[in-house]
Amino acid sequence: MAPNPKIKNACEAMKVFGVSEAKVKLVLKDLLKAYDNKWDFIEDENYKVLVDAIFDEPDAQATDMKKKEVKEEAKSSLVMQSLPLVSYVEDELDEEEIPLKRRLRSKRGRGCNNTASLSTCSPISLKPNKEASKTQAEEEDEDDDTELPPLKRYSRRGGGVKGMAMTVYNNASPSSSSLMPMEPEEVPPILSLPAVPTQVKKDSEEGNCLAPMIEMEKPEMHVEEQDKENEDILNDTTVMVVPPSTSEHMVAAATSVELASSASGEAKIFLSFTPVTGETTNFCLPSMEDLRRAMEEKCLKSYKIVNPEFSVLGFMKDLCSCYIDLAKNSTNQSLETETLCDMSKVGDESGAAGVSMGLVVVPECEISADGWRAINNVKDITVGEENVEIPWVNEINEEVPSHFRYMPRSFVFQDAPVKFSLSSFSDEQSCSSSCIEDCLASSMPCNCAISVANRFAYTADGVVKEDFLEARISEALDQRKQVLQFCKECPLERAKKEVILEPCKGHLKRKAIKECWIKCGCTKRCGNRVVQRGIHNKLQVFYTPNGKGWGLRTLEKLPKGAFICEYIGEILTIPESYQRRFEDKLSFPVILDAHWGSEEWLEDGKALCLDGSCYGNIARFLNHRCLDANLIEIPVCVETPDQHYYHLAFFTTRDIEAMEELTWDYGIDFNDDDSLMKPFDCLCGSRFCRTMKR
Ligand SMILES: C[S@@+](CC[C@H](N)C(=O)[O-])C[C@H]1O[C@@H](n2cnc3c(N)ncnc32)[C@H](O)[C@@H]1O
Repeated sequence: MAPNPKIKNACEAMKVFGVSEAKVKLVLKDLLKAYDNKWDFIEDENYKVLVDAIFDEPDAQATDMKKKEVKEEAKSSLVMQSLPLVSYVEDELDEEEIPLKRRLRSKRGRGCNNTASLSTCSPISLKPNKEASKTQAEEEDEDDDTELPPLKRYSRRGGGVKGMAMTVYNNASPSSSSLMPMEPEEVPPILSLPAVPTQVKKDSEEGNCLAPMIEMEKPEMHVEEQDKENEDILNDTTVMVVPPSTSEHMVAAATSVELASSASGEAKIFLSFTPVTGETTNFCLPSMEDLRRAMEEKCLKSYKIVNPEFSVLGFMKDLCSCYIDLAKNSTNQSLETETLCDMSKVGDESGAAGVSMGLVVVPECEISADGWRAINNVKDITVGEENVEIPWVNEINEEVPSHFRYMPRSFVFQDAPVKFSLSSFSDEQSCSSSCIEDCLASSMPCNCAISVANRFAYTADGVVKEDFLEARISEALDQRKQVLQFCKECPLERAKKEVILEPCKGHLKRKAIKECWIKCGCTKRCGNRVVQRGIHNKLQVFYTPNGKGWGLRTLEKLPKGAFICEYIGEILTIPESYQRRFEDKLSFPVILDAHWGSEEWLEDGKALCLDGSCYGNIARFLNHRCLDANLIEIPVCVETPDQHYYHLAFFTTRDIEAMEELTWDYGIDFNDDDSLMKPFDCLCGSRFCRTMKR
């Protein structure tokens, strides 16, 4: 019998896929049966149905086998029914749902890469089978590991502790006497991970240790909700406090932390406290709001990037030490039997405090020595050189600040002839004879009161006087108010080493503030010493979300005229600075030209600038904003009356809100590609942006 041409054509068509005739015929047989011998359906779209049937077959078989395996496994597990693990649920799902669920599971694993990733990110049943939940946790961990190389696990806000409820108990006893290694059976759990409903436990029996207990509840978190939840750490956290029966307790210190897991599948952290012999104190329970703030202060704000040694145990230990500190220090807190406090309501009153909790994930293998140094300085980029700690944070990506050495004062790089000598100040230039403590409080203006028509530039509150500040701001904004001075031969033009020198472009004459100094009779607390007393506001280096790289912001409200910081860097001559430019080295030069053009001839050696790129302070993170910046730079003379070198101090041009980025107008000429400061594509966002005009 001649072969059926339709079968022959089908076999021919499948040949290109390497499918044997026998196989095609086998599948065709089933298809013809299924489609009632209607060849049209089979031939449609180049045998699409046939192709699907041939290639889906092994998958379908495998799925069936997998289903069978899973069912077998399920039967052998006593508690399987109560485990909402994806693999167990699959056999109840439509086939289309399975891949989706798998995706969800791996996504869930990815989202939980922080400290408590193993337990807190797993969907946990009421009474999980230990082995089964371990398997799932391991599985999720594996997912995790395939997504990320060995990590410094810097969690984004909320990370793995999202959606937990926390119950804090205190069973402190006045009879504490020694450090007790606690047996899991003897003390109530401190951290309990299974998702049991949170309940308040009453004071436990008398013990000889102080053991605040924290129980965490982990409701099942759906991946769809995770992003939203990542926005609000602890928002849905409820904290309950059961106070001890008496307020008299031994002073204690958290001394050991142990982790144990019980047969019921609960993980427990036990904290032990040692009493300080002979010392008693009024031990009052802190409110949960105070505790949360103290914890935030201690870790969430300061550990923006979690230290490689970070551990949940350490975290819990911190929590307990905060708890005890607060308890010891509070004398007037009421000891109500139960304080219920919704964490979502206590987060953000401090403005800055609540907003910035972002942590970043940095793959370990990509961190250089400089990166490590930066990470170590996450709590304080000033490495202890300033009065205040200035942390850095990156909520945008995995970058860490590039390496530089922090200096609280400028130093000569090499050639700049700057001398800080006592002899450089004459007696007439200091207030040695007349002043005693605070020159601002004196009825007669002293020798140093030369900043503004024989008056001091600062108010008693330490801000720049309104009239002086306004004059500086309007000079910067309004060209008609600017006095430009022109050099006969400008050091900037000379340094370009071009055959024909361009004429001087002019230098803005700037009025300086004169501060009292060591040679003066007043004290360091004198109101005419602001810049030299250094940074005192809460600031933060942060990664800007709009492409400008790192920036500096304030964590608190600032009044108009407040001193922020000065621009610190290497003191370079202009030729030295241009040399760096020619060599294409990173440099952030700021020219000290407030008095250029006032003398006949300015030597190259005396034309100076500050470069904060390699050695500098936090001012090196200040970004540029055209015209309406919230900071203005004002020259300040402190230890040298030599006009060629002065301090450049930044003051606020208006009241500034917490979390606002601090900016100043670099005065950069975006059209001059040869200028000392390399022009960049300005992203300042100001409606007066000079590059937009260009
Ligand atoms: C003194 S640094 C400021 C800190 C810098 N953003 C960083 O990440 O280290 C100056 C450099 O920051 C960048 N920058 C500052 N202001 C900018 C702006 N308005 N738009 C774009 N980039 C800016 C430019 O690359 C400039 O050379």
